[in-house]
Amino acid sequence: MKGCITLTNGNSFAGEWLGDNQYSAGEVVFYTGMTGYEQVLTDPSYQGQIVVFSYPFIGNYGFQPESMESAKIQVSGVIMAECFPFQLEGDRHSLVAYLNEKQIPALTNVDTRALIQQIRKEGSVPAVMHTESITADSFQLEECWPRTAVKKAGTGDMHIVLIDFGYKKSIVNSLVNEGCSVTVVPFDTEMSDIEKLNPDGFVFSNGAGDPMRFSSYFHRYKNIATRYPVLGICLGHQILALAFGGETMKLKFGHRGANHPVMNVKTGKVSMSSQNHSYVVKKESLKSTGFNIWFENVNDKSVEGLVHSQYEISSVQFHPEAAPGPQEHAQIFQDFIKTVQHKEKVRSYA
Ligand SMILES: NC(=O)CC[C@H](N)C(=O)O
Repeated sequence: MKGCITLTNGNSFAGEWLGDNQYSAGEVVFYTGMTGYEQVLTDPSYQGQIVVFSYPFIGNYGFQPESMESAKIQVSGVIMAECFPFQLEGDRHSLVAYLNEKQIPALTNVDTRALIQQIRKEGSVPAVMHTESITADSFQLEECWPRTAVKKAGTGDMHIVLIDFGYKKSIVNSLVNEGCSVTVVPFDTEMSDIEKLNPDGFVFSNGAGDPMRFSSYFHRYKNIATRYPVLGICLGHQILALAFGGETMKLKFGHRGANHPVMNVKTGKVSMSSQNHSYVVKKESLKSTGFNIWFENVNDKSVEGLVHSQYEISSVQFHPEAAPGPQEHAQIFQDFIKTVQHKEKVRSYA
């Protein structure tokens, strides 16, 4: 069956439709990593987005549930240049079969290069995916709110509370691997309930959408961050900056890939990071927040990490848990745990 993706400017890109579900809407974004499609498709930060893979061949190692970053596929749709068409040996699911089972539409044989050039020119815009029989209607993008129940993992002595804005499983795994016990709590958990958990430190998770939509909770998050050691990751990093009076803005087409270079501004050391975000903290808004820049993006000089001058807060715009991508920032978790243990900043990077 033929199908296409139509952007809000009216431009369409045709392809071969995969799946029974014949319509989907979302913000169209592109991912530049060569591998990692299982993690990308299940990362809750991609909720409500249609992901275009720039790597031209997707699905060749199947779809393994143990690689999932959450319990389900989070994207609204998938666009590929070429999709591996066969069933794989053993218990490896085929990507196409898995997407179809979960009712996530996909398009293959799309000129992804032209589509990505269009996104780079016009920015990440809303789009619809539809088959020949269903035309692109006007539509409203749905706002999705993270909704998890309290969850526990690990048995370590150090108790970390993960504030959940749509967390990736690998963040919990990274903390557990560093010897922590982790309690995941919903983003709107009352302070009194959080305190009952007797936390040693907090991690503010990644998540979908504009960080400003959590503004009614900023006072609570600031209260936490002035009293406990905190590590913010991606959306969590943006929220910490906002809670202390900083500002964020949306990039034209965001950073999504596995080889984004970031520089530690103190040491000048450049490292490769895994990224998935549209928003960034505005440098000039940091003046009276008490935050100093820790990392900067090598390509566009945007803010990639912050440390607070007074409180035990550090945060990164990129993903130290990687998944997918380079694992050279595992040290960030180790330093955070040491900070929690010693109740003072430990940062072997700076
Ligand atoms: N991975 C994330 O946490 C993404 C943060 C935010 N939704 C953004 O797009 O910038």
